[in-house]
Amino acid sequence: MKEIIFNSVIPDVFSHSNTLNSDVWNSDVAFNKEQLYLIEADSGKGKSTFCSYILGYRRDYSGNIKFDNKSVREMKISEWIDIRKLHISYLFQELRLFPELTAFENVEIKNKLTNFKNKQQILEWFEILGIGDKVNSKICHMSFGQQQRVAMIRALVQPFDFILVDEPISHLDDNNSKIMGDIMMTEAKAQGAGVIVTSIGKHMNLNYNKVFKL
Ligand SMILES: Nc1ncnc2c1ncn2[C@@H]1O[C@H](COP(=O)(O)OP(=O)(O)OP(=O)(O)O)[C@@H](O)[C@H]1O
Repeated sequence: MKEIIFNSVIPDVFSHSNTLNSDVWNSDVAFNKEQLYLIEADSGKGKSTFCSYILGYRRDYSGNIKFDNKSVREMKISEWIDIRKLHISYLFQELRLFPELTAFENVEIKNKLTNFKNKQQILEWFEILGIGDKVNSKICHMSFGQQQRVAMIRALVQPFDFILVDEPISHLDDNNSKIMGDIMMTEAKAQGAGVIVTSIGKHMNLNYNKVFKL
């Protein structure tokens, strides 16, 4: 997949809004591989909604979303499985980690789908992100900022053409935000992938190709 295209997409929840003043909603926008995008918006403007549409979790919108030339509305469940496993990685704002599994198990369960990374690489990321001592801790015993770092590692253990990260550093200090951004960009570059970061204000300090206001 080379391109994600939004054509005149309007979430149903905003369909009666007279104040929709957005670079994305009701516009024609293309996201390309190897490019880095920031989507900025105030709370409730639809950052998570935007991600849910791309991942196929929701389709309560008018307009069209296409992956290259294919409309996502035509896609079958088996195609969505492939998209999520091999083409688009996603870091959920609310993380959606398994609380009763350890940090490492949460990553491993994803990695086992494609065996994309080896254990050494995964453990190295835990160390670099300053949570090397938490590898065998249950997620429910970790702080939210520590969990965000686990969720980023989990998002990186799969092949992808695009990675979407929904407010990934909301609970991180500047140093850990930078480390997380570096790891993500190194992996995205290695895969030739496009990166879409959403932000409510505090955002990863990266060299964005394009900034959209939602
Ligand atoms: N599953 C859903 N179905 C229909 N509407 C939804 C759904 N989830 C959220 N909405 C609505 O869509 C709008 C945007 O919500 P969304 O969660 O995408 O915002 P957000 O920009 O991510 O906000 P925040 O930064 O506060 O998390 C809100 O008006 C919300 O009520």
